[in-house]
Amino acid sequence: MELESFRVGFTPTVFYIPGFITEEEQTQLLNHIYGASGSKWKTLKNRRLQNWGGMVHEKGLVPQELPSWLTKITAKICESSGLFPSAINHVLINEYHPNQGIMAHQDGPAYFPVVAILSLGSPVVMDFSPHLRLRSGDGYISKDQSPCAESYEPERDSFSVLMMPRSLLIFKDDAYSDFLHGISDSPTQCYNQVVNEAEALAYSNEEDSRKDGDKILHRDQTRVSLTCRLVPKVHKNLFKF
Ligand SMILES: O=C(O)CCC(=O)C(=O)O
Ligand SMILES: [Fe+2]
Repeated sequence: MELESFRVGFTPTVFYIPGFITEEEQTQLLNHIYGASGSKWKTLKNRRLQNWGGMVHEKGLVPQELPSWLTKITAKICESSGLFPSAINHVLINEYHPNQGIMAHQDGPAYFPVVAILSLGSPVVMDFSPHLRLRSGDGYISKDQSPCAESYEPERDSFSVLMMPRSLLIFKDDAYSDFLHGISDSPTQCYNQVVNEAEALAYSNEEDSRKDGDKILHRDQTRVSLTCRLVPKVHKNLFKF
């Protein structure tokens, strides 16, 4: 797979791969996810999640072996992207109902700065906005406070990506460290401005639903995502932290 051909947007570090898995693989993954023990789910205020691969601490991972139904997919992601220096060892599975989302955030420092998100179920829009510390014009001058370092304008530099079921979104480097990412908790989302409209819609039977000229996405199903990452530091023994 030539990753370069899947680059989207203006930040050079976002890749969108439509149809990364088949319908059948999607069904199998959902069966495994919903077949997992009920105690595997952790319920948060605005979504549910399953944590696979062990506990992530600031200083590293206390590992737990990934099940083979997950390593099958993480190995495919590693191989086809060529972006991970060693095997993906952590997968977070998030479940969102149509009125649920995830607050704008940055992924923690324990992870290698490449994220691969596999989407299942309902389509959704993910929004990226420059990190506050890098914004110009509101007191946050620039990266490391250095006068010549890069700064971002939220209006100009924010962007969104439409994530269709079975797609893989990869972001790294600048998009990982200089931007926050999040999903609104609205059951309808506007996708006028997404950076990958052509790529996403080519693979979907999403009807073109418009309101006042806006292209509207109706999240009418549950969405499940697999956030696949590498925690480089692995602690075999919790007490050796
Ligand atoms: O569900 C998603 O697509 C995003 C999840 C995410 O950002 C995270 O788990 O850190
Ligand atoms: Fe995240």
